[in-house]
Amino acid sequence: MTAALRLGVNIDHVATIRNARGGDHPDPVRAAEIVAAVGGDGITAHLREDRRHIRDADLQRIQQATDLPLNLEMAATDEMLQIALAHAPHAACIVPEKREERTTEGGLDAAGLHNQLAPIVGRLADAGIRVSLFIEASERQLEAAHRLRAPVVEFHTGEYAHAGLDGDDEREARELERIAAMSRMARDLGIEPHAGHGLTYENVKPIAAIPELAELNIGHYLVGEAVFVGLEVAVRRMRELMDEAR
Ligand SMILES: CC(=O)[C@@H](O)[C@H](O)COP(=O)(O)O
Ligand SMILES: NCC(=O)COP(=O)(O)O
Repeated sequence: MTAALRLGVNIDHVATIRNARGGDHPDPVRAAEIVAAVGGDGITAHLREDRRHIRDADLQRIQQATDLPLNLEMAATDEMLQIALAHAPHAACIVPEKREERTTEGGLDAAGLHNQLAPIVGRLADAGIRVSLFIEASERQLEAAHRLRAPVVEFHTGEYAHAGLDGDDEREARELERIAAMSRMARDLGIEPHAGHGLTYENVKPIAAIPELAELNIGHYLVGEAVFVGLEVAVRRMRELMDEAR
């Protein structure tokens, strides 16, 4: 089975640059509009508890500015649950969050946190929000996502990306196989698999070639490339590479 592969563009780091000077520029809403204009399939935004990039007010502005589905990345806290319920994004992706981390370092421990996650997943689902769990590609975590009745999982591709940056071909191949195997297992369980984190022009194709994957979420690299070539060109190039891999 080869599912169509959507590209969700994470615009967090447009807000990181904006926040560096405390003003309004560059506006992540303008980035969302450009993504919509060049045929991106969705917008991803991670409202961190410390609001280091995306802020509460950005969410409504993004939703008003484009018709693209918004995938809100959020920690499993009551504060974030209330925000998600108030904004009713298309999807909510529950991610692990550590205040001091530079970025999301690993997957959500869906297995260990079952009791904390179950009511949050239930409330989001009852509100018609598509729940996704940002997990490591492991059987244990996937089974836990299934028990939680999550319709979607997003596999954290950070280890795969790091292995490539380290030039460790064996580890990279192992990571890729793990993501491919868990994507097959997700489909068998009736869960839609997505993937993201640390994806670049260099490493996206083998991931995009996994036929079961339905969506990739890519942010930091695209915003970095946009500095040189513009966001429009960067998104189009990523889309081309993904299409070539299918
Ligand atoms: C959950 C994830 O992998 C990304 O959305 C990432 O969290 C972007 O935000 P940071 O770069 O602040 O981690
Ligand atoms: N969930 C992953 C994501 O949205 C983007 O991650 P990155 O490309 O910014 O590393």
